[in-house]
Amino acid sequence: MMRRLQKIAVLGGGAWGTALALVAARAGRDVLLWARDASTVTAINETRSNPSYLPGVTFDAPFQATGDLGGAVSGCDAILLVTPAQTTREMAKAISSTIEPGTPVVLCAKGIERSTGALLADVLADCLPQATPAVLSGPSFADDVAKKLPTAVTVAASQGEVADALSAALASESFRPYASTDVAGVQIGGALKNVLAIACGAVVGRGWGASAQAALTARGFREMTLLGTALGARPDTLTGLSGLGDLVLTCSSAQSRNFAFGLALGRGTPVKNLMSGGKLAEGIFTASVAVDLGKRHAVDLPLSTAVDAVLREKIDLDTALASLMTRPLKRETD
Ligand SMILES: NC(=O)C1=CN([C@@H]2O[C@H](COP(=O)(O)OP(=O)(O)OC[C@H]3O[C@@H](n4cnc5c(N)ncnc54)[C@H](OP(=O)(O)O)[C@@H]3O)[C@@H](O)[C@H]2O)C=CC1
Ligand SMILES: O=C(CO)COP(=O)(O)O
Repeated sequence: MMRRLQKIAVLGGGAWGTALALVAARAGRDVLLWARDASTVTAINETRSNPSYLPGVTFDAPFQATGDLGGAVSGCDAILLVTPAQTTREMAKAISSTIEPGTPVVLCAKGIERSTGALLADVLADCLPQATPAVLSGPSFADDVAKKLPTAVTVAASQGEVADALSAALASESFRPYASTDVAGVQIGGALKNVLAIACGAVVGRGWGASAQAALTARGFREMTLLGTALGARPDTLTGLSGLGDLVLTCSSAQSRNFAFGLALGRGTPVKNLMSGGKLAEGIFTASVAVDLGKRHAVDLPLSTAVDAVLREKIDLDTALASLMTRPLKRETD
């Protein structure tokens, strides 16, 4: 049995980092959040809020913030890494000299490293081998979690007792983690649903109807299952919270930044306008790497390929739809 994880460092002062710091504080943990932005640190410490990322939310449980990364990590029992997926390698390197061997590092971003095609746990294994990698993913909007609305997620680590200890450290009456040992599966579900959420948003924005949205969600789940199992995911993980659960959430709600990105695209905003600034939509970065992984593993991913081609401005949405609808007919499960 692992000892209780009491001292939690949360790295990342955005919407999800702040919401997860609140989750851990509500569960009775001692929480220190690191943010690179000094005004975020000040706001959290002085106003118990993060108006830039969680406007209108006042914290109902206590935690502190700091701009000192080494100080946040030093002596902690577990780290929640909650910066964007593409920053995982630089963050892992930045804490490599401070982290105690064996400390669980929980990957909370949803993505795949674009430059290598590596899952984020493999990035950690590469540049932070002394850490114990874990993943937290599932249907959970930061705003809902921060407002204490009921949420369930999956927490995975290859050693079951680590997943159990992390779940126990974060659980409260409004936040229910389910433990898993399928680290790959939990990561893949969370990463791929963002690409499919962009597609669903575009379908809704273009006015193609609820039937198309449902078809896309179901066929998107098929893509997630085919690529996921090729990458080592267990099928029952993909039908769980971090796969189907998160896919359903983000493919149906404009509260999702990925869905909202697609919605704006479907309504006619040019890709280049959407790409310049705006809110983080991880699916933008995952689309191309998903397509590459599909090719590498001989898995056909028509929807992700269409999203990638639209984002690269190689085709427009109408052409993407036409090519998807006129593909050679096939058996549903082929
Ligand atoms: N928001 C949500 O509902 C959920 C988000 N997630 C995932 O969590 C991850 C983070 O998302 P979220 O918190 O919402 O994003 P936000 O855009 O709200 O915040 C991003 C945070 O990361 C910081 N940041 C960006 N780049 C770096 C860097 N190079 N080094 C250090 N810090 C950096 C930003 O700092 P600064 O303010 O200085 O720019 C900011 O504090 C994503 O992968 C997302 O998919 C998962 C579940 C739910
Ligand atoms: O992952 C999320 C909910 O589970 C958040 O989705 P977005 O990043 O699309 O807002």
